[in-house]
Amino acid sequence: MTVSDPVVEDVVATIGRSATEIRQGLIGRRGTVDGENPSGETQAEADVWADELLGDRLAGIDGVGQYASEERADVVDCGADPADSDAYAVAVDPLDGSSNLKSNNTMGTIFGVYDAALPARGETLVAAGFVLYGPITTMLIATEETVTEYELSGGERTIVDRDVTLPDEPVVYGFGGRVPDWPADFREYAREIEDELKLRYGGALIGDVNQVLTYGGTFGYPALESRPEGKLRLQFEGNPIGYVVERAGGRSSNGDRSLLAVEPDALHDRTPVHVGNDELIERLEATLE
Ligand SMILES: O=P(O)(O)OC[C@H]1O[C@](O)(COP(=O)(O)O)[C@@H](O)[C@@H]1O
Ligand SMILES: [Mg+2]
Ligand SMILES: [Mg+2]
Repeated sequence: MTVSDPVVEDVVATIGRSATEIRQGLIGRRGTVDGENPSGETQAEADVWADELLGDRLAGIDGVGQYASEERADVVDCGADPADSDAYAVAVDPLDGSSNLKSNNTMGTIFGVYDAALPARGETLVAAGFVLYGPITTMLIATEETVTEYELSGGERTIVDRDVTLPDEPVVYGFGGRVPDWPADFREYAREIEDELKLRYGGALIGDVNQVLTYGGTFGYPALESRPEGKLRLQFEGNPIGYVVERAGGRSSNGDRSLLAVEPDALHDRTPVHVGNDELIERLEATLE
């Protein structure tokens, strides 16, 4: 990774150190709380706890002007103005795929460092990435220059891949939502993909996208008949994941254009999310036209 900016380096180092603690703190926090998050979803005890932990740590960094999370309604102002050249806004999905806590399956933490006040276009990201709580805790950090994969242990980051690149030959796919709820044009595209690739769907965006980054292929959570705006959140999920996949040599799309080009209306906006090899995303956009 070449994050030359000390604030961005501090943000990613803080998330890396916190991740070991978050993973450990999942024990005993697999239940749900009474409240709902701003997207109207049931919150796990661990969602609320991880958000508080990350909020406390990230908001305390000099140069972090805003902290925002999938789990809180409003942006937290932390002093600096993200419009200033040396200040940033950090948006996180503290636990992505937290419904997998119940079945003890993969989950993650997603982050995006925006050089703009939130909500912002993904084109203003200067770094983004995720921690994956798999059998091994790994962290992917994408910057303008490259995507680097680390293993995390005891708060230390060890590089395992200096240049994460999407393999040329697609192998796996995963699509969210129920098939009868998919619009007819997406169903047509999905039928083709099912014939060509192998299904891998684990119910956590991070785990599913990491399979695509590892083997090549595509992940999609499409617009649904019942929810044309899709399920995933642009600021906390779509933009950071789109940034990672694009920097790794692939493409992202909301069905029409790069996720990074989507203009947000509100902090918790949802969006259809598609990422993967160029050719597959091009075909998707052509089918949905
Ligand atoms: O349960 P479904 O409909 O397959 O949805 C799975 C999707 O929802 C999510 O769990 C939503 O993220 P959160 O757990 O952060 O709310 C994604 O990680 C995943 O891709
Ligand atoms: Mg999520
Ligand atoms: Mg979440």
